Amino acid sequence: MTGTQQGAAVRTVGVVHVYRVAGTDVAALRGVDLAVAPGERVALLGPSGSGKSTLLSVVAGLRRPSAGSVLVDGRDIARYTEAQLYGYRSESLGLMMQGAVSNLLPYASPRENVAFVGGRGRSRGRDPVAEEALAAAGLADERRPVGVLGRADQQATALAVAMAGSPRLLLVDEPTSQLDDDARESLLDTLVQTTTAVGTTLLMVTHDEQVAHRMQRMVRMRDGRVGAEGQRHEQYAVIGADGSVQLPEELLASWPAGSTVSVQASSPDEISIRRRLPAEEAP
Ligand SMILES: Nc1ncnc2c1ncn2[C@@H]1O[C@H](COP(=O)(O)OP(=O)(O)OP(=O)(O)O)[C@@H](O)[C@H]1O
Repeated sequence: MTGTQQGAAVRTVGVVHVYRVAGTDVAALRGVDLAVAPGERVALLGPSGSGKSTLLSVVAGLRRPSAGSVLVDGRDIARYTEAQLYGYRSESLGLMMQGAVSNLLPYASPRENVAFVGGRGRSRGRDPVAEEALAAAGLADERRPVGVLGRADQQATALAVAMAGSPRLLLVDEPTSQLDDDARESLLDTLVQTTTAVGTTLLMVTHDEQVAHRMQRMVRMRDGRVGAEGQRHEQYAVIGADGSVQLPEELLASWPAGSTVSVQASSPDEISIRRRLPAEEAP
């Protein structure tokens, strides 16, 4: 495999998504601003319900955002027609969403799955990237149908299918859930190796900090927004388009919503935030 192509550049600007369920609105995304460079590997972390999967499906063109732009290589896929979205998904995108295994053909071998399901419509014959992913997982000569294989082999097959045709952007949702430690590391090795070789941009949703550490950057979502980002132990809060900054998670209980604070700028690069205690409030 060689890194012959460039990954996609992804940029979301003020992305809002509202689900309407039985007359009730649920705002899953409340203004997501995120930029991912070509070939970058980014983990999306955050508590359950923070909007990670919704963001991934919006970038995949599977859901249209209620507002905002989703720029892939500078083109706003939120404004695409259905035909353009189909072209985007089949030409540029690799998807390994939750339940990806259920999209495999259970009666076909891993390689047959790559041939039938993968390929982005343009690969003919054996796909070198998918072959490499199968080989890395020890599945190159596996003749048994996917349906009888273990979870780790099924996930590895789903990854090979997603990488077939060398996608410029790979979107992955919780790829290592239900895997033991060895299987998890092996899948991540394959994921990093194949995306690096191809130059694919990778956006991965995970709950698992250990898994996130295998990416180059970690982006933390909270309450439908990007709250913080960084690498490993270095985390930076991200200022929203409206100037808001999310508190560190551990302060949330002692600084509840509605608390009032004094914000003092001690220099252009430094501010201090002090909570106003109940005793200081006017009677
Ligand atoms: N299909 C849907 N219909 C209605 N509401 C939804 C739907 N999918 C998600 N939601 C709601 O949108 C919000 C964000 O959900 P989402 O699944 O994107 O979060 P998440 O961070 O991926 O959570 P998890 O880690 O549990 O998968 C939640 O309040 C969720 O209940």
